[in-house]
Amino acid sequence: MTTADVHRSGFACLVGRPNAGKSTLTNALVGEKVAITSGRPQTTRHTIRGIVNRPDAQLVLVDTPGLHRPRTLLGERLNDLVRDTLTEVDVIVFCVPADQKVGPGDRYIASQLADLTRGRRGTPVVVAVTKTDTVPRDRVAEQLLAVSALGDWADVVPVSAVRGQQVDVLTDVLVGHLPDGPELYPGGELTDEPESVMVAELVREAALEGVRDELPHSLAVVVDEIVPRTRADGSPRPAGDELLDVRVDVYVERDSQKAIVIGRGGSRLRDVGTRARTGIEALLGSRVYLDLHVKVAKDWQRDPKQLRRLGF
Ligand SMILES: Nc1nc2c(ncn2[C@@H]2O[C@H](COP(=O)(O)OP(=O)(O)OP(=O)(O)O)[C@@H](O)[C@H]2O)c(=O)[nH]1
Repeated sequence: MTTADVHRSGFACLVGRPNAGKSTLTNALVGEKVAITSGRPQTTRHTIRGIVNRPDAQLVLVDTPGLHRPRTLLGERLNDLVRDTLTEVDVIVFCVPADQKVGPGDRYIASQLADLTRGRRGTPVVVAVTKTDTVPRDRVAEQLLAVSALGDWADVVPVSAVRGQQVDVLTDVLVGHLPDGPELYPGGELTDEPESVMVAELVREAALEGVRDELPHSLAVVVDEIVPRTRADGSPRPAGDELLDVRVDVYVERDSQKAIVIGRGGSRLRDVGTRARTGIEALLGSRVYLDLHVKVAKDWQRDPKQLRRLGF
């Protein structure tokens, strides 16, 4: 990795009405398909859509559950969702397409953002005028004026995600709003790994923390299941109160290693669970009940049958 004098890091979320170009812009900012492997997530409730890695900055793009979904966008929950988002991200990107007149949907979101940022230390809102390749330049200019009149924005940036025009400028502007800080996701790798693999990796990382020397390669993690918790009668829990049951088996080779992982009176395992859960909640975008079981599979590293069972 290249070193830079100052390193910044933080979170951004993209908002805007349906079809505004949020997903396409997310992909253009990140530059490839998204998902994380592991790391030390610093946020809860938000699913990570992508990570922009530069020598001088790491920008984590998060999703607010519901906010990107057309059906709930104008719903009652918007206020709460936006409020939560504002308290947890460093910068908000409000996407307004260049090829459609500013409409009631945009005005509604603008007023919500204004209400919620007013009088606070103020999460900055950057407006991205999207899809600039679809209209003539004078139309872009008009749209820039129209959106500027909608609110008190930190910046307004025209961008074409499809052509890759101005994407770097937007990245620079967003990075400019991040606080100084180290990489939130060390390595910042992106992968298409299924969620269960990433959950296993988060548990493995947490379980190894501080005891790597004692348990270097003797630890395997298998996700048994990830299921939504239901009410006693089997019906889904109410919106906003969802909970995922995540059951995970941690395999070690010897009883002595099991004792290390569990710790005195189970204290260490509780810490491992707490640490891993924070990351899993960020990854899955939901509250999680994490059920960890430590099991001994003798000499699993040397036994092909065991290895297969453990997913190697
Ligand atoms: N020409 C052009 N089309 C774009 C651009 N960005 C997005 N689009 C198109 O606009 C449409 C909507 O883009 P999305 O990125 O799915 O929009 P979204 O805001 O994520 O949509 P929702 O998921 O419905 O909220 C798609 O057909 C995209 O291909 C752009 O920069 N130029």
